Amino acid sequence: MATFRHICDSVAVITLSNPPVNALSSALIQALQKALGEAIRDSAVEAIVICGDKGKFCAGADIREFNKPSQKRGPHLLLLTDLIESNKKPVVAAIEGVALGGGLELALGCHYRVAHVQARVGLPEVLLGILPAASGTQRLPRLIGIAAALTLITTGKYVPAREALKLGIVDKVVGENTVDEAIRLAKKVIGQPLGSRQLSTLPVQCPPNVEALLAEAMVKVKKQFRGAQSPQACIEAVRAAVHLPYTEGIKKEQELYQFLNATHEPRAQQYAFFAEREVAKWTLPSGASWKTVSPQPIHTAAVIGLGTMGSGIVISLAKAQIPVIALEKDKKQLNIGSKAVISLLDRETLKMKQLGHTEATNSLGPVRFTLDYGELRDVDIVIEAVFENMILKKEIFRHLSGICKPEAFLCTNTSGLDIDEIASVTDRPQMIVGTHFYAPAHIMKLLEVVHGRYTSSISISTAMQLAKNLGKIGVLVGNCPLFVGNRLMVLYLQQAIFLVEEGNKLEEIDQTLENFGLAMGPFQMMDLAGLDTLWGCHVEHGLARPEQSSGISTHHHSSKRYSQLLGILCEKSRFGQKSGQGWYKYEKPGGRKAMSDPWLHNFLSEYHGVNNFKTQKITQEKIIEWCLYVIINEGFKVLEDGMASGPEDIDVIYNSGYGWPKHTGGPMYYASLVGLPVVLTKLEKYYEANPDIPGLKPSSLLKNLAALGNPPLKEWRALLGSWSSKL
Ligand SMILES: CC/C=C\C=C\CC(=O)SCCNC(=O)CCNC(=O)[C@H](O)C(C)(C)COP(=O)(O)OP(=O)(O)OC[C@H]1O[C@@H](n2cnc3c(N)ncnc32)[C@H](O)[C@@H]1OP(=O)(O)O
Repeated sequence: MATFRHICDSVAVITLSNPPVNALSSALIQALQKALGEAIRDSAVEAIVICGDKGKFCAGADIREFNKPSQKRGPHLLLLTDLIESNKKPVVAAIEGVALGGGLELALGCHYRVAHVQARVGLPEVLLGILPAASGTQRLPRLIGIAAALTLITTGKYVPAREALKLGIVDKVVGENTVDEAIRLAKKVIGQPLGSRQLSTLPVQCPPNVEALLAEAMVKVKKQFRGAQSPQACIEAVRAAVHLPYTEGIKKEQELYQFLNATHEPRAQQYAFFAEREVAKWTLPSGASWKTVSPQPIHTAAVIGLGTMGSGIVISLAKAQIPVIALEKDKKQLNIGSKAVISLLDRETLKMKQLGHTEATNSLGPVRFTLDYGELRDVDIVIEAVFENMILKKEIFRHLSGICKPEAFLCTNTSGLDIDEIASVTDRPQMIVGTHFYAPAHIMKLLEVVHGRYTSSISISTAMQLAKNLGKIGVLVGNCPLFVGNRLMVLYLQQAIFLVEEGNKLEEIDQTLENFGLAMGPFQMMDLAGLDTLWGCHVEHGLARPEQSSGISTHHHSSKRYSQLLGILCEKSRFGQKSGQGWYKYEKPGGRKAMSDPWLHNFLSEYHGVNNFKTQKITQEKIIEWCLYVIINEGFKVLEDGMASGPEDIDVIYNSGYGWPKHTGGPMYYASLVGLPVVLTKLEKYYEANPDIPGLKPSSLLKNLAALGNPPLKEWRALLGSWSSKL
């Protein structure tokens, strides 16, 4: 791992080399510093090009080194960017692949930037709980203005080369030979004045409404990243660029970085970053793993059912350039479904065009619509996405067994039905996989890949690879009722409903959990998902009884507490957003803006009286414990049952599928932040007072770990050898 220097006429080429992504480890920075020094001192060298090995410029700081004490991290990149910028020889960055974080900051220190057309640049530090602290918050606004810099720095967005050119981040975009083009440019500018290319010396171009712009950005990030501090610190750093000279701005950038680094957020976000990559490295108890089992190629696919889920899955496949056959059961449904798919395809095409893809129409895979199962004969994979009904799904899979080629994988998009029961009616149970997509399926990143009892390792490998090809994060889970995500979620929603039964305001519960950082409170989430869907799910999984009793709720069954409220609201045609009324009211059916509903409040106070519920008003702190600790507790039970292979899987599921705030790492990481003994004590207390709520009964795994103190999450697995995956 080193940089090397190579003289090409009068130009020195310095190559960053630290596979796989040329991350700036301390060793690499040191080597870069040395090579730069040599090039600057060498009188034969008149210009310098910096590029990255193997078609990747640089993915930024080496995140694995973030926990190293700072004195052991070697020279700071900031000093290097100043050295590059202030030296008299022109320096050109040749950007292939990515220039992210410290990688882009390094390029901003250079006098010119040439990018390959497929390269992406960005400052994603905010997504790691920090800010660009090697001058990114000071140089970028000087280059592209306050508004664009604010967007990039506070979202962490990766910008494709053509957009980067329009913004002025790069000077030239080329289709090939990026390094050669950079060398040509370097030669051309030898001897030219560099003043206007030294970003730190330039004034920041401020629009007259700059304060309003900063205030608007603050409102936006407070909403988008609720409870997280790094986006706000990013804005403060950009504010410093507006008001202070460069060197003072840098001081402020450093101060804000130190402040963030002292919080738990960077560690939590960095854990979440690696957890996302860890879940791709699946292993089965048989020893088969991502390393040993190759996926089968998927050249063609079919999707059955073109409702909301099916349409989204078709788009996902088309975006991955996989030709799809989309099948519906009758003409009417096919007509509705194909219109929905075509309109989504048009929207995706437009988005791609806006991102600078000129061949956008060719970059989506073709979609063919049909009513004829016979057309599915030769596809490599079928994803069934009809509604949650076991009888219907079995009928479809029986049919597919007789039609599809023997090598075809058959997947069911279900949010919790038994995969083994579906597999049992087919001629190829080893090729049946659960693929639980999240709505909207063409946007949401998460895919739960469900391993049934008979599913082969090749089927798992293929489904996990498909997730990757679709740009999703596949997480392998076991075939338990509701799988992992929803198994935890139903208990959480039930806890929230119990609070309402006890006289607490649903708006306050939602607000408290949103302030904690969840993308949406539980009642808004229920309205979005559909109360009828949730009610069906509660009944099916024994969390409620199917029958109603005209508003009077019998709220115990087999000594377990349950709530009939969802069913009662459904009886009153309050299904959530789709009907315009649920826990909230909406401006119209399908409306999005949740408004408090006086009718519901009257109804709830009557319901409370008639049912004689105890009144228990609780504080915000207790709302968080009461609702979130059941998620954590059930997470431990999932691990005990071997339905997920590690806490990282649960955290990734929650971060990417349920709007859990990443700056707390995920529910299991959050438990370790709070302290396992604290979580356990609270659960014990709540369970003692509510022995009719099994979700509060502490898991044995939690008890075992808490008995060891608060061991770091990465040690849980080793500490509890007996806990073994049954995936
Ligand atoms: C030096 C101090 C001064 C300044 C400080 C600046 C702050 C920063 O720069 S923070 C880092 C900012 N950069 C990022 O956030 C980039 C994160 N990486 C990515 O977005 C992606 O990994 C990718 C570079 C776009 C590549 O994506 P893909 O091709 O899908 O591969 P992955 O599976 O994601 O990654 C492959 C492999 O590389 C590891 N990795 C990626 N980035 C880093 C990094 N910055 N540091 C260390 N390691 C990195 C990743 O974990 C994977 O490792 P495996 O072991 O193979 O799982």
